[in-house]
Amino acid sequence: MEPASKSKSWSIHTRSEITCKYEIQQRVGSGAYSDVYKARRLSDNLVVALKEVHDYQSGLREIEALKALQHCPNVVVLHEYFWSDDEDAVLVLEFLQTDLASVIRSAKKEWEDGVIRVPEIKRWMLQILSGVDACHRSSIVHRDLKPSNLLIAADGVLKLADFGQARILLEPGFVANNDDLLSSAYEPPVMSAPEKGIKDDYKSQNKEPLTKEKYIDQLDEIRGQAYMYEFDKESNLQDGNASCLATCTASDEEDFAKSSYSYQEEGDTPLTSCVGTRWFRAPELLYGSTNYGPEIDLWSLGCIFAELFSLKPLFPGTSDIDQLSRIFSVLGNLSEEVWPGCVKLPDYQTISFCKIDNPIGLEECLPNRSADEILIVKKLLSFDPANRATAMELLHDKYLEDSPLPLPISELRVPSTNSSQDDESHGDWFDNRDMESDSDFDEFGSMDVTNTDAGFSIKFF
Ligand SMILES: Nc1ncnc2c1ncn2[C@@H]1O[C@H](COP(=O)(O)OP(=O)(O)OP(=O)(O)O)[C@@H](O)[C@H]1O
Repeated sequence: MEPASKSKSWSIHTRSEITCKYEIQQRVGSGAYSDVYKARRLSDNLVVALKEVHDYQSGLREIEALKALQHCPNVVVLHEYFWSDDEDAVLVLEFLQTDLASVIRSAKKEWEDGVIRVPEIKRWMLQILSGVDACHRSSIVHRDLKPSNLLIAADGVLKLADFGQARILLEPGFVANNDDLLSSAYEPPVMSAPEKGIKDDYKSQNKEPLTKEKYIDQLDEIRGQAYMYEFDKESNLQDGNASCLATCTASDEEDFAKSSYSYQEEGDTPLTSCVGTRWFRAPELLYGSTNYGPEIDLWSLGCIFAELFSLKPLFPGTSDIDQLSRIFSVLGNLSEEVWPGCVKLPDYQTISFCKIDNPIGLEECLPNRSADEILIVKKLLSFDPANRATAMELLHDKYLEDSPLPLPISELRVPSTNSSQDDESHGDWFDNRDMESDSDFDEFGSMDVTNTDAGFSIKFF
């Protein structure tokens, strides 16, 4: 926990341990907890991003999660970090010029064809799935997946970023001690992840057409990496440290993301339901669950994939209640029929919604998309978290094996700016950043409040 009495320097510019190694250039972004600067490493002119994290827990989580994930080519590279008890954490990250939100925006507003083509969508999906699979196999739940947190390098390699809300799940009985968390010396990755993780025949120089055989080989390689991660997993957990107070019972290593989790609320860092940006937040979180697992990331993926298909956010809720209403109007009501046990969600009895007799359906929200495309979104947007497809299951999905094949990374269209530099999209994402408001009651229609044995019940019309 952050000692309240500790003083902090007012700016990264006054930190001599940083300025003696990096020339800090302009600020390129800021989030709920951070400011991000472009900088040049003086020793070799490498361009990097310096992320100054103003929140102690968030800095701790991000460093721990990134340290555990440096083997994955689809996770942002952490070159080094500066950490002390009385200063903000500063992470030295590879610099990534754009993000998936900008790809969506460019497709909508700038590209002549006005779409992200299917082979492009498939390549973005493969990269996202590979990153999410690595997280889940390393026992890490990202908890804030959204297009603007999927950063993209100039060469088209997509990287999961912003692990400030991530949790590392611990094995049962392991109790994390915050003092140990950052004690071990950090060995930065030897080479940058794109070179390490992507086979030569897959890289930009190669202009040979991608044959089905070659592509299936690549796919097998991505799937195979997941099994390699298993070797790292044990050390991650032990090293593991981790700020997480969750326990995980993995009954089946092969199906890690479907294992059952139980989260303990211990000390002063309980799990919170207020994670993730609202539009991508899973229903169990919106209903106040504090006992959730990696499946919350899979819901977010469903929303992201739907947005790749339609170029529009699927559930752009203006409040948490509105968020649930939108989900129900498309998928139908949440009931024991679709998720046995849902009545036990903390806020289930408190909030009730009108019965939706004819839900709109995903088909209507994703017009002109193929049955396989709609199915892939459906597999993720299951109310029952146990029924959501895992990242690894989707890497085996027929959709990714069928023609048209994914575009080679080098042929992806990559915008030159990111969503936070773009004024128009900034508005959308800005509305999304109020992490404090977990149960806002504004901006929705009429309601009826009745007293019940448990307190009160609110019905929305
Ligand atoms: N490695 C990077 N390279 C280039 N720009 C980056 C990098 N990391 C972050 N940024 C920029 O800084 C912005 C804020 O970073 P980030 O999302 O990690 O911070 P945050 O405080 O955790 O944000 P949020 O409020 O979305 O949770 C990003 O939207 C992006 O524009």
